[in-house]
Amino acid sequence: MDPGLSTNDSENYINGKLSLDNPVTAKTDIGCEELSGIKAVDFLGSGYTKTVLKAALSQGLFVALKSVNHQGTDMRLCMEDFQDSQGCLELVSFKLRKEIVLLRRLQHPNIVELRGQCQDSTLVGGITAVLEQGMPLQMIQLLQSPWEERFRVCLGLVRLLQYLSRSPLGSVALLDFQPRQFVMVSGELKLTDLDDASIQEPACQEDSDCQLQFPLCNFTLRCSPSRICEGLNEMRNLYNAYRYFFTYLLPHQAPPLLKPLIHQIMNSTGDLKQSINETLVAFEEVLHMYKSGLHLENLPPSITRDYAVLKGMRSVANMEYRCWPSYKQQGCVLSVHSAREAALICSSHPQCTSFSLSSEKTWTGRLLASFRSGFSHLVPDVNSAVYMRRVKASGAVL
Ligand SMILES: Nc1ncnc2c1ncn2[C@@H]1O[C@H](COP(=O)(O)OP(=O)(O)OP(=O)(O)O)[C@@H](O)[C@H]1O
Repeated sequence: MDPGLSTNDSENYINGKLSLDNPVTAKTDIGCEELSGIKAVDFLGSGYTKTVLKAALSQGLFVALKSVNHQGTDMRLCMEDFQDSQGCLELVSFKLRKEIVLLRRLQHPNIVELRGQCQDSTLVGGITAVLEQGMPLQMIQLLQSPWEERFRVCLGLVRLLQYLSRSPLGSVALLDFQPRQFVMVSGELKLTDLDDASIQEPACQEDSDCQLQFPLCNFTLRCSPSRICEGLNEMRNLYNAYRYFFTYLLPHQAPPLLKPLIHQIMNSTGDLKQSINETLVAFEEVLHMYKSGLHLENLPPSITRDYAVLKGMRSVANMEYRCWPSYKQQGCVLSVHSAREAALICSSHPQCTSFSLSSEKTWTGRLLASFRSGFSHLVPDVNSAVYMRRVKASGAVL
């Protein structure tokens, strides 16, 4: 767990809600009337074109309000050229309008939800998009999170790119593909910046017209008989996903028996050898193996024999120790498929003398296990079981 997260964040994380779940059911079709009742406003982020504020509507519903960034680069450059503030606002707000149109047409669990809009009639171009609220993506925080959470982000991205490759608008390319175009909502990656999306695939005469250029490598795609660089948008997105997300998030600390599959995914996306459909199949296979514990088949069943089990009990006044990457900042909480996997982990930590399993689960359905170096007593808890490492006659733990 990221040491920078607060206890509340940690708890939300474990419940599969790393960011801010709205306290009431999401409301769509929010308009100017609802926005006039805004209670508190925080800054969430800004870029060249837009600025995003957090607002609490009545009933404690939080939303993100996106509007033109008056101090942004787009406005500044326009003002330098035309010195016309109303005209520039109108021009720049065109990008936000495009984004709203795209958000209406492109709906997917990994695209931020448009909850409404408000066109302020007193101001030309003064349009506000009302969006589901997330947390700006922080790569450093993600890099410190458990592999399971990092895999979730990559899987969400692949599912999104598969949808974009066959969207109702055709194959959509994200021309400005960067981590900052995404936010996190309840542990799930969501695309928020769509103003640079393109649904055109370039026309071509020959294959050499279908070049994809990246700083470290180039790819040449086929010019189709209909004289279109077919699949160029899909491949552009996939390679960007590889270079901005997979390389950082996927291989590091992957479960050992899933490493060959992950390695294959890295190779095929890094060389653009597979389509997004094939990539998604590979990701879903990893997910299936991970969820079902198939990658743990070789664990010796006897490993739990070194532990005495107390079902229906929970330990209190615990002596916690820290491990990495833990789901809780104070202590060692890791996801496991079974008591057997937890026993294997405990036996590999010199400080560990016991662990407990409760009904808390991660997004994949794996159990959360708390590892400890001791505790003072036990209390009844039907949802919990405590496993204590047996002590050898010599006094050493097994
Ligand atoms: N729904 C949201 N919830 C929380 N934060 C958000 C949301 N949407 C956007 N943000 C934050 O606001 C920032 C600016 O939004 P956006 O990327 O749409 O603006 P932009 O001007 O197009 O940015 P850029 O210059 O990077 O293209 C994002 O980087 C993100 O951190």
